[in-house]
Amino acid sequence: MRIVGLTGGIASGKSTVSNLFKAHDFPVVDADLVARDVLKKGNTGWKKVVSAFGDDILQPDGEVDRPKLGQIIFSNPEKRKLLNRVLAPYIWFGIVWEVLKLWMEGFKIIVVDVPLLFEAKMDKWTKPIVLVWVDSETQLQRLMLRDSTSEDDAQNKINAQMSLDLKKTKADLVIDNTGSLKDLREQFRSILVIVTKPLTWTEFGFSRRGVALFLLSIVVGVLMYFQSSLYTSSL
Ligand SMILES: CC(C)(COP(=O)(O)OP(=O)(O)OC[C@H]1O[C@@H](n2cnc3c(N)ncnc32)[C@H](O)[C@@H]1O)[C@@H](O)C(=O)NCCC(=O)NCCS
Ligand SMILES: Nc1ncnc2c1ncn2[C@@H]1O[C@H](COP(=O)(O)OP(=O)(O)OP(=O)(O)O)[C@@H](O)[C@H]1O
Repeated sequence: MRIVGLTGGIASGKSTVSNLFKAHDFPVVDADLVARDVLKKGNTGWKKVVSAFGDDILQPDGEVDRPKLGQIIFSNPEKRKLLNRVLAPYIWFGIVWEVLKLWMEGFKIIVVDVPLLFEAKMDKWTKPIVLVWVDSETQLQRLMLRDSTSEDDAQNKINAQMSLDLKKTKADLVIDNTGSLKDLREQFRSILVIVTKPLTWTEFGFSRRGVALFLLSIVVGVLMYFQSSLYTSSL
């Protein structure tokens, strides 16, 4: 099995690239969706966050007021670390669970879209790592436009993440999304060629078929062993 890591910075274009993967029938695990689920009213992540941040972060219906929690964590590094510490194990487990389900369905190539792939040290589980890079001015403008936020709020969110230039040095493949969507689609085509290369032996070994073959060969080996010992004892 090949787990392709898709990462980038806030509003760098990960969802846009993830939609291109989906359009080519790749299964995509979206860490933001997993994190949303973890934070739903009544779930363990929700309980932990409420006990760490208090009832003030809740809406009248009991759900987390996401923009309010966002305001708190993006302007205060200590609170952000606290939220990350509280939620990280549940998000990690949620991603692994989603990958496992897709593995059981027999998918050989799975894309995981994780904005904080490097920050959360999940990069060691994915290969290759595709980074959606964008220059800082374009990133700021796109974030302000998409979320209708002030420059200060947008910059706080950008500053809360590892810089895209540093991420660039750690990634295997880089998509420069500073240009048009047409440019992006062209780069995506070259990425697709690399991502869909035949599986290495190790990747095959971890695929559902690889594991099934391994188990089958053990069963056959054991049967042959017993058959040959029965044969020699009957002589
Ligand atoms: C703070 C929350 C409630 C704000 O919710 P909101 O709906 O406004 O934003 P959304 O979830 O769509 O996130 C948008 C983007 O913010 C960035 N982001 C989210 N959390 C963090 C964080 N802890 N540190 C840095 N950047 C973050 C990511 O790039 C993400 O794609 C939410 O982002 C959250 O629960 N964050 C903690 C969980 C987390 O770490 N998520 C990232 C998954 S790896
Ligand atoms: N090449 C492009 N040209 C113009 N606009 C773009 C381009 N790529 C993405 N966008 C726009 O920029 C915004 C951010 O893109 P997108 O939502 O894909 O980023 P993201 O990395 O998934 O963000 P987040 O981290 O918040 O989930 C969106 O409004 C999207 O439509």
